[in-house]
Order: sequence, then structure tokens, then C-alpha cells
Amino acid sequence: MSPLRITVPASSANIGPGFDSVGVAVSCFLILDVSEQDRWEIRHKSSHLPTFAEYTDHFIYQIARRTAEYHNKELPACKVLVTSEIPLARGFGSSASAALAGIELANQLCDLNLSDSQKLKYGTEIEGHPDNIAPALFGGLMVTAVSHDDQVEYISVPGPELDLIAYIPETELKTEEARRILPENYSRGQAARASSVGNLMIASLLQGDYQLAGRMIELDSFHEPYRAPYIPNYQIIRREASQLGAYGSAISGAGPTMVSFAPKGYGPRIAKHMTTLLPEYKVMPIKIDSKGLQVERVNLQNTIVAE
Ligand SMILES: Nc1ncnc2c1ncn2[C@@H]1O[C@H](COP(=O)(O)OP(=O)(O)O)[C@@H](O)[C@H]1O
Ligand SMILES: N[C@@H](CCOP(=O)(O)O)C(=O)O
Repeated sequence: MSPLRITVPASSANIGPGFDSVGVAVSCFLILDVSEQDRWEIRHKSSHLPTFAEYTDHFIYQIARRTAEYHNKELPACKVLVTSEIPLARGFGSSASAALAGIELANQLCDLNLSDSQKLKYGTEIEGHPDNIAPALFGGLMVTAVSHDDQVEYISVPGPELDLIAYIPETELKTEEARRILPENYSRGQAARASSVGNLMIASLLQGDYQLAGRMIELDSFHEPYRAPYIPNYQIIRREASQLGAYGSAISGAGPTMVSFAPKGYGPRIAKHMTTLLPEYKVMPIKIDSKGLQVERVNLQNTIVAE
């Protein structure tokens, strides 16, 4: 096998009322550089990645092995260099991107010829969130639904023409913890109201009515009101970003990062102001990634030779 590079973008899930269903890929990447050798070796090139004792303990290896075993195959030994720009446990789908990278690693090493639907299904079964897995796989803004037989249905929302600004605090919030805060059940009235807001958000995004989409983003009642008390500066970020011209701001995934959705060209100006307001945050204008999961053949100098 010639050396290859697997690139997976991060994702910002929910976008307010699209709870567990909607997500957008963002230009912040997890990269695996893979080459065959006679024993397994996994190395981290980014210092924030979790430590591990043996390669068999590594999350990405475990997902790859599970995927290979599901197809009655054994992973051949290889060297994997892991580089990541995705902050962990901040609401940028780092675990979904890592799960997808593991699935693709098995796909490539064992010639599984997995379809996109299979990758989406496996990723969702393993990680639990199609609203992260679908954008990381396909790029762009994705809407998903899980059917009764656990198939993941999906559709891509073209565009959207928006600048995104991320506010990443220093503190982590594990997705599992942020889900425990949420109610187990919603009344019929609550569910109808919350899904009507979600429906109108998607319809307005499809029409390019970003003002209306922004108002719907900030009207979520599925998860944001319950999580807001655990998200530092939640109200301040919404208010200040709106005053600077953003259409709306939402908790990214389960938080604690927040993301503003703004008119094209507004990103750098909003980011500059918010950096002053939130000096302890990493404030970044980010782009929507439109490519999703990529596999490239590389030569020994890590130059891409073919897709
Ligand atoms: N590249 C990676 N390699 C190994 N483990 C990872 C990687 N990315 C994420 N993880 C695991 O996923 C956890 C974060 O997942 P989660 O709480 O769902 O937050 P999020 O997915 O929002 O970043 C990390 O603490 C780590 O255990
Ligand atoms: N819909 C999930 C999304 C979790 O995203 P993450 O990036 O925080 O892992 C939720 O809201 O719990």
C-alpha cells in the first residue's frame, strides 16, 4: 500500500433547534498520515491529544479494529501519525471526527469498499451523533434523521453563504455530561413548538433568508435553555455578536464553545471585537468546510500524488 493521508473536518452540531439532527463541517482538521510497516505504531504530532499507553488503547485504532472485525478482516500493521487542529471536548465533534478517521483507516487498510451510507451508519452507531458524523463525512451543512431500522437518512443544504465565528473557552465539557442535563421527555406542546422552530430554520436557510434563520437559531427550546447555565458568557456572546451584525449565535454541539453565524465578510471584524471582550477565549473566524472526509495518496515527502 502506498502511504496515504486521511483528513476529516471538525463539525458544529445542532445549530440551535436542529438538535441531534443538523450540523455543519468547519475548517479545522484531524489528519492521519498512514504508511505500512511491520509493526503497529501510533504517534501524536499535536500535544493536546489524549495520552495512551499502547497502540491497542488508542480510540482511533479501536474503531478501526472494530470496523475490520465486523467485516471479518484483520488490520495489517502500519504507522499512523495523528495531527489535530480540533480542540477536545469543546463541542467541535472531535470524537466523531476521530471515529470517522478510524472507520476510514480500516476501509483503506482492509479494502472494505465501504459506501458513504455504511460509513455514516457505523459512525453513528459508534459515536451516537449523526449531526456530527454526516457533516464530517460529506462537508457542508447536513440535515439527518435516523429511521426505525437505524438507517441514517440525510440531505445537504447547499451553501450557506455565511461567516462563522467560534468562541472556544479553556474549559472542557464532555458531551456525555452535557446530555445528562437535558430532560428525558418533552410534552407534546414543547416538542411541537421546538420542532416548528427547527423546521423554519431549515426552510429559511434553504431560501437564503439568514435573518429569519438567525432568529430561529436563537429560539431553540430542545437543548439550549437547559445547557445555557453551563456555558460561560452565553448571554453576553449572543447579545454582543447580534449588536455586531451576526444573524444569530448557538452552542456548538454540546458546548462549551459558541458559534455565531454572520453575513459574509463580517467574520474578521466580529472576531476582533470579541477577542477583546473575551481575552481568556480562543476566538476564531472559521470557514464552512465543503469537502468532508478526504483520502489522498502521498509520496515519501508527504506530497499529494492522487486522490
Ligand atoms: N484524535 C483523537 N484521538 C483520540 N481520542 C480522541 C480524539 N478526538 C477525540 N477523542 C476522544 O473524544 C473525547 C471528546 O469527545 P466528546 O466529549 O464527545 O467531545 P467533542 O466530540 O465535542 O470534542 C476526548 O476526550 C477523547 O477521549
Ligand atoms: N447533538 C449532540 C451533539 C454533540 O456534539 P459534540 O461536538 O459536543 O460532541 C448534542 O447536542 O449532545
